[in-house]
Amino acid sequence: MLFKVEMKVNIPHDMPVDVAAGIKALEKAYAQELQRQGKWRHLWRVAGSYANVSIFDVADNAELQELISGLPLFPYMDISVAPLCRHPSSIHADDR
Ligand SMILES: O=C(O)CC1=CCC(=O)O1
Repeated sequence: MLFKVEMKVNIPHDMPVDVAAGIKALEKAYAQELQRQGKWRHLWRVAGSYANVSIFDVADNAELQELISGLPLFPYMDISVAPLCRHPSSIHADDR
């Protein structure tokens, strides 16, 4: 199942820089591993903001919840999720 996930990062201003850097490094490793597994299909920065738009390819809602709640930045993000399905005009056979 494909999901569009929007994440807006809100790191508290009083978080020490080294603590924030550590969480961001963990987030990067976590995100890159999920990309290698094919579960995090797209990761795009929203220009001009500390936010991203992502496409996840997971088995079901429960797996999406598990992966998203495991994000090291999860406590510091506003997240919105939308389920996707194939558009009838899409020419891409891998769109599901
Ligand atoms: O910087 C972000 O948009 C938050 C984030 C998600 C995956 C990652 O590496 O950073």
